[in-house]
Amino acid sequence: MPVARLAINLTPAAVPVPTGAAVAAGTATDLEVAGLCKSFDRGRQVLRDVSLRVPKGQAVALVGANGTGKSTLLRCCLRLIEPDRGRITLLGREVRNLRRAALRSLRAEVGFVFQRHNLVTQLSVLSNVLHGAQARHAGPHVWYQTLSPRNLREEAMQCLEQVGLADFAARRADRLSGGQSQRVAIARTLMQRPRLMFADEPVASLDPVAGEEVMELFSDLIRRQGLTLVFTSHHVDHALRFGDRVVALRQGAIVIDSAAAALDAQTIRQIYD
Ligand SMILES: Nc1ncnc2c1ncn2[C@@H]1O[C@H](COP(=O)(O)OP(=O)(O)OP(=O)(O)O)[C@@H](O)[C@H]1O
Repeated sequence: MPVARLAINLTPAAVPVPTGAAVAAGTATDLEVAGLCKSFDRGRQVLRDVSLRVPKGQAVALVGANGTGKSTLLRCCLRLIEPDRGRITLLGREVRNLRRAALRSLRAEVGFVFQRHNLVTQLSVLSNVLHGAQARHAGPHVWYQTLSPRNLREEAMQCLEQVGLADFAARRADRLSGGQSQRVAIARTLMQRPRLMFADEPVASLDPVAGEEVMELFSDLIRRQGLTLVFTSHHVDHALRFGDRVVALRQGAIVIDSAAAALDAQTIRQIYD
């Protein structure tokens, strides 16, 4: 029996608002995935014929049970994982055709926020944020607070202000709470001046209150800058509140693709049955 028809009738054709149709003609596309397939060891298929078009400025929430392929999809889009089949066009470039240098330059235009913030803990908050500019500026020391050019330091301070942590610039990164660390990671990503953002369970390691605050801040920053966002989440309410659109994966296939406003939590929860 096809996966999408198991317990619920959530085939792509059955969704309330097919977003492909809802996208206004002429809207620029930031990400387009067509027929993407990926298998890992022993031929186990993790992504099955995934197709998705994300217009500029849209926030897409990617939901699905553990192991349904959400992270794999994001990683394939940047070729951090090599897809087996399918086409990926990211910011106008055919990702699978890019050579190493071109791929590196494309990755620099995409901010990626992970569940784990991966700050350099023995460095200051400001140095960590400066790190985000590394892809734009040659030279190994650009991210050392004392060696970086003044304009970069000012920009990093502005990024810290945007996440409400300007007063923490001189503090060592290992003296921050989990929520503060994730804010610094977001500031570092802003320093990259990304054109598009991926976020893989950005608040999964935070307590509910900190998670809520960070997600609200993140979503607000993304919207104010008009950035496109694709984020994964296990919080159904976050998907509905912070996504313009919800895409649900089940066993590697898209089973819901709908405007968030046309969905309710109960419909989404069915994919976890
Ligand atoms: N590099 C890899 N090698 C082998 N198997 C992998 C690899 N990466 C992911 N997988 C497998 O692919 C499947 C999908 O993993 P993925 O991390 O994409 O799921 P997910 O939907 O993001 O899950 P979660 O919600 O738990 O983060 C899992 O079964 C996982 O074990």
